[in-house]
Amino acid sequence: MKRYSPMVAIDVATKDEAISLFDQLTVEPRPILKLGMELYYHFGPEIVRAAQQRGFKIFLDLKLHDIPNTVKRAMFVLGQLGVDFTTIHAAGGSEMVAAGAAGLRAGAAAAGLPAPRLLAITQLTSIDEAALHNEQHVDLSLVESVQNYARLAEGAGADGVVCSAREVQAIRQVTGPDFLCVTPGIRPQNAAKGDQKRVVTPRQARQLGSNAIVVGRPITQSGNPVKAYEQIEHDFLEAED
Ligand SMILES: O=c1ccn([C@@H]2O[C@H](COP(=O)(O)O)[C@@H](O)[C@H]2O)c(=O)[nH]1
Repeated sequence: MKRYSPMVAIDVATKDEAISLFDQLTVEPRPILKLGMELYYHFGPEIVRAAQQRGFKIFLDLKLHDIPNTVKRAMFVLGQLGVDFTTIHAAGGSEMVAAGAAGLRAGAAAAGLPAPRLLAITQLTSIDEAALHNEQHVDLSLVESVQNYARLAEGAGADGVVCSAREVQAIRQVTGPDFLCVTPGIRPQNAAKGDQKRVVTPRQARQLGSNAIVVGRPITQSGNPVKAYEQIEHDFLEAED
């Protein structure tokens, strides 16, 4: 099974903070850097290039969710950035995910680049059963809802999903062997959960079969981001069970 280096979510407000983290995280194996809405809305492709120039693979996590035509056109633009992963909301429906996948691949082809992997958000890891039932009024259990979105996403041409590691085994029952499960909601033992609800440790994520973990605050807000990253990387990729 394909397993990637941890993906570090660089959720910071300023370019200086971002560049400082990029420069600190030039370790081996290299993390994949996850750049999200906060940095991209401020700095656009410039911040992507700054990370790429330092040799990082990029997960551009913008979670597109709109009508199919709008998503297709936006994904065409993202496909030209040379990023390695990007995201779309499965809740937008199969037609939207298929349009996004087509736009992304066409954009990459137009730029002569390999197509980024398209990951569909299932249920955000900040959602628990209570929110699913009481706010979204979904009658399925959380794991059934995630399975449903994974099936939809694969059928519409996504390369994988974003989910909690708690749902990976259920997703594997309904998707093909190469379908990726990328899992945020990662917290080392005793770390603060913050707004995350469906959390696991890096070691549990490996045991549950995640292809990649996404970790933000436990690394970026630690006193020593490199040490925090290396411990998490060891626990996810190397530690004995
Ligand atoms: O369901 C989801 C989808 C995306 N995320 C993103 O992952 C990181 C997690 O950061 P932490 O600081 O480790 O909580 C963040 O950028 C989210 O936007 C997610 O958490 N859950």
